[in-house]
Amino acid sequence: MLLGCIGDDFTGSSDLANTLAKGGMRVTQYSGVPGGPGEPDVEAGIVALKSRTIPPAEAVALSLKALDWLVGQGCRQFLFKYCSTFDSTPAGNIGPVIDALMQRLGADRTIVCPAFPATGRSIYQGHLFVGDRLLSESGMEHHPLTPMTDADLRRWLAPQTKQGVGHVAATTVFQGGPAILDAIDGEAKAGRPVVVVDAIRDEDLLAIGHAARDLRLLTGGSGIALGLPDNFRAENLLASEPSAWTGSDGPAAILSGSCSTMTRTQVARYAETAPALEIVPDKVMVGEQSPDGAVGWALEQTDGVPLIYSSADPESVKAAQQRFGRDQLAARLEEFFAETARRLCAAGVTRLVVAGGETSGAVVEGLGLSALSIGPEIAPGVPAVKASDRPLWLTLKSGNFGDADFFQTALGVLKGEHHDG
Ligand SMILES: Nc1ncnc2c1ncn2[C@@H]1O[C@H](COP(=O)(O)OP(=O)(O)OP(=O)(O)O)[C@@H](O)[C@H]1O
Ligand SMILES: O=C(O)[C@@H](O)C(=O)CO
Repeated sequence: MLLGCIGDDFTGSSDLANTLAKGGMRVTQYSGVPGGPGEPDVEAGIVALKSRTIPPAEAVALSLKALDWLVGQGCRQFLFKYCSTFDSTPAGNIGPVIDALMQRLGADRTIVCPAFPATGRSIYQGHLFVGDRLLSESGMEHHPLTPMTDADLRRWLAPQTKQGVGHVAATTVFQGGPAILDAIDGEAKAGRPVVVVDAIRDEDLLAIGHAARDLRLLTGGSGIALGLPDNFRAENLLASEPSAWTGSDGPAAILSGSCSTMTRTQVARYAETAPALEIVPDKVMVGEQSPDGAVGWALEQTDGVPLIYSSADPESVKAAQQRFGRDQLAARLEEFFAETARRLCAAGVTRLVVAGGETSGAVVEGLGLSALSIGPEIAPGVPAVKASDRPLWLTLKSGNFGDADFFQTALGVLKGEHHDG
């Protein structure tokens, strides 16, 4: 294993896996820290954690455990993947995890770069934008767990880390690798070793990635990995053929616990022409709706792939959270989807489309999938994946990724149909 990655959620990890696989690396995504060694032909290993919103001390402990495992696999470079909208609070978990990883690796500098231009996330003068809006005016300021009320990444990160936060501006990034390296060096020497680097376009990320060839630790969104496969290829370290991937046209189902705007559009579009069952918090909480009932309904559908969704608008979500408690409700719904997935697979389903980071984590853990191999891209940031130990093809979609027809497209790609992005 050459590149060792730690992802703070499951969909984000598959986003990173997608970038590295597209770059020609053999990638495996692990669910949590594996108990034994990885397969010998893996070039980039990604340990997916559910550590984005857990208490900082727990996130640090889990991330260090993942790092130790990756070091044990022989990795020479490490990447900490967080969300391209920098989801965190003044307490963490991005800063504390960066500090701990740097300390354990003896790294005296690192890059902070959540840019992902293909999905509209860019960094200019240290500020993160979503499309043409500052992060703090993009809707992310209302996020239920990590409200992002300041787009200045330097200011947002400062209380999270014990180290100085530096900055490399776009004008320097545009000058290319040597200028970027010099600037990072200058920041580190000035006592600001955690360096936010501007990136607006993929070519900026490529230049940063190439410049980071000898950096022990990088941190960012999936975009920061764009240039890394070239570095390993230049040293003849990559297999000439990426591993083969084939789809399956077995029975399928779609599960959506994501309430993000894009997922709700996707649910509405899909439900226009295919069978869809809404899961309602009030009914779940009193046992009126159960995984058993939902799976029974799904297996009866003969006119299209069934969609089971709890996706709802922000007002309904808020009202349900007030009635049942945010965490209790989330836990019940996540367990609902995990159990539904277990029963669907037991009944013969081999293709699963899952929407939502937390929901995906619950489903993958609930199914006990220890490792995923990475297939073709369905939409920017969303690959098709396959369980390594059984005939199960999946996709794990982040809330705001994909276009309105994502579910239909995903079912096709999991089947092995070619799709042109
Ligand atoms: N109708 C609902 N009312 C309240 N909570 C819900 C409802 N439906 C789902 N949830 C919960 O909301 C959370 C949605 O988070 P999830 O990470 O799955 O989606 P997301 O936030 O859109 O995705 P991402 O993190 O990838 O952007 C889950 O914990 C889920 O159980
Ligand atoms: O970086 C992103 O935006 C995604 O991979 C993600 O982490 C969403 O949860």
